[in-house]
Amino acid sequence: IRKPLPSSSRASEEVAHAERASITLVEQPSVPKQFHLGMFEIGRPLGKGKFGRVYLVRERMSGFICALKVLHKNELQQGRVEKQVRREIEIQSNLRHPNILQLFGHFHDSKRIFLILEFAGKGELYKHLRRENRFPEWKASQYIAQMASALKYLHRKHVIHRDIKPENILVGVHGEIKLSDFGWSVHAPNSRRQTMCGTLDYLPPEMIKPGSTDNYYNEKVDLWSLGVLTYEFLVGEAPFEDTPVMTQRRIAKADMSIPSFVSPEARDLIKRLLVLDPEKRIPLDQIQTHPWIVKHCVKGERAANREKS
Ligand SMILES: CCc1cccc(CC)c1NC(=O)n1cc2c(c1)/C(=N\C(=O)c1ccc(N3CCN(C)CC3)cc1)N=N2
Repeated sequence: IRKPLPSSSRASEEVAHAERASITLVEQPSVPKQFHLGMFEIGRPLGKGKFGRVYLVRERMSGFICALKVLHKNELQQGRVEKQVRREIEIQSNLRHPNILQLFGHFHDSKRIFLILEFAGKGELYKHLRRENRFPEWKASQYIAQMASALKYLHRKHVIHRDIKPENILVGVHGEIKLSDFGWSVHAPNSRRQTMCGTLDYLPPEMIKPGSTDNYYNEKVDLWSLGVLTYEFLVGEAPFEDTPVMTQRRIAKADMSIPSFVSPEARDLIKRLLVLDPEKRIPLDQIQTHPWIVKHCVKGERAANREKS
């Protein structure tokens, strides 16, 4: 690369510059909608997942900084997840929300599929959670408020995320939540066909019931996962964490205990989300006005100062 890509310290002014430039990348009609690899200067690897790697890149014309996710077609075929990737692209490219990682475009060559994604400057939320062990109530509450806002937007479009967990959440350069990885998202209502792999911790009871095909479920599954996420932010581990068999049993009975250090307001919200009957879970509108959310949601510099403290 001619000029080294910015280190994380200079990344912020690069991001600021690029945010101005971002109009040229995706908004102006003059910019070609079709992208190709030569348009990007490839920077450092940002992370890797089961099916792909992601790199910090700069679009040459506009200087726009973004993240390029590279998926290998043969790996997707082996993992039988091509359909999910197509759905991820179709769903995520139509979403615009400050707490949802934006997909600007995609392209492919003979061997690989490339996703041009928004760059989340502070990385993976689960690494922050592991490092801090658990989040203070004000931080957990602000993250859950942002998640509720993202879910409200998704559900209005009848999109269910279905895979909400710390590993699928990134943090933007200003500390805001960026929900990502729509590989499991679908349009509601739905009954799952593809087998699940990975942790059961976040699955709601209606998705782990033995596979009677008519066990349709709807977007309320994301409310259950939001409850698990709230618990994990405050306690540092998932509420039903156990052996796989025990986890399933405990989920099916909503069998969990909330430690005494969790405030009564937070306990109340968790209990209203981790309800077996999907229809009885607290709706998203009421989450945004829940005392635990309202109590901690401060706008402006007070929140920013608190971030620095
Ligand atoms: C291919 C990787 C993958 C597989 C599966 C699911 C997901 C979504 C989470 C992903 N990631 C993905 O799609 N990603 C899309 C992305 C993206 C990942 C990303 N940023 C980072 O990964 C990142 C990591 C560390 C970082 N630093 C860590 C050290 N700090 C001191 C400074 C900041 C800063 C940014 N921006 N858009």
